Amino acid sequence: MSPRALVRAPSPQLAQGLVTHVERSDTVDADRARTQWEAYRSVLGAAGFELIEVDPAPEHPDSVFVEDALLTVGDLAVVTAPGARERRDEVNGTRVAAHRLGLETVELTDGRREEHDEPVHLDGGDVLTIGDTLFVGVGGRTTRAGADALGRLVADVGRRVEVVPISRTLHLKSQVTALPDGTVVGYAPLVDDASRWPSFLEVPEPEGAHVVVLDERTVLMSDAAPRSADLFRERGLSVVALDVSEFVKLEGCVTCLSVRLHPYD
Ligand SMILES: CN(C)C(=N)NCCC[C@H](N)C(=O)O
Repeated sequence: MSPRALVRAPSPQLAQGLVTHVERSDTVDADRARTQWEAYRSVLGAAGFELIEVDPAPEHPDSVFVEDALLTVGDLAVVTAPGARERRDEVNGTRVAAHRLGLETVELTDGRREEHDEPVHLDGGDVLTIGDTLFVGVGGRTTRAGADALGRLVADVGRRVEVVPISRTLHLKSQVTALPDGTVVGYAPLVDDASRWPSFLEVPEPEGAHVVVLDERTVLMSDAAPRSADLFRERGLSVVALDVSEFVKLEGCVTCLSVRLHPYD
């Protein structure tokens, strides 16, 4: 079966999306964002992904960052519990999409609070999967209680959660992602603790930290990191580079724009 990817069209209100660690830009162009998103879709399609569209949510400026609202672990779909109040209703659409796909769908939270009376929050952007381990960034949008709740859900399907404290970026995957062989890549000034990764490759540009694995030999990344792309090519990888500048202005990156259902994520 070919890999599948969920995507969600950008809202015309994208410019009103949240920003936390970057200055708000007054140059976000929703039409340009739409063109960039269509190019992103085309790359996934050309790479063999079957594209599944989550119903658009124009009333939610950040809904294009669909990765935060649904997580898949094998055939299990986890409806997330976004840490930002403004983004919580985005899961209504991703839940419907997961059901339509016929995935076993579980909810991360039913509103219960966990130990220490901490709310259960988890954004998909905080979950980096390498092999059987889900590394979960805690300290930004995701709470420790959210990571623990995810750990309980995925234990049933043979996966484990490892908590990664973060403070320098919005999400864990804003600071690190992984190449097909599991090497973690990151831009050192934005990585909280590079030494915690057994295999870490420092990249020379912030956007070089974000890759989407298209297959065992190919990664998708921003075209704003040409020197990082060269590093990946030196390791034998093919690179597809795209302009995602409008999403970067809202603290997004290539990973946030899809939920991939394949063995690499
Ligand atoms: C890995 N990353 C960065 C993500 N998965 N999501 C980005 C969300 C950006 C949005 N403006 C927000 O602040 O929520």
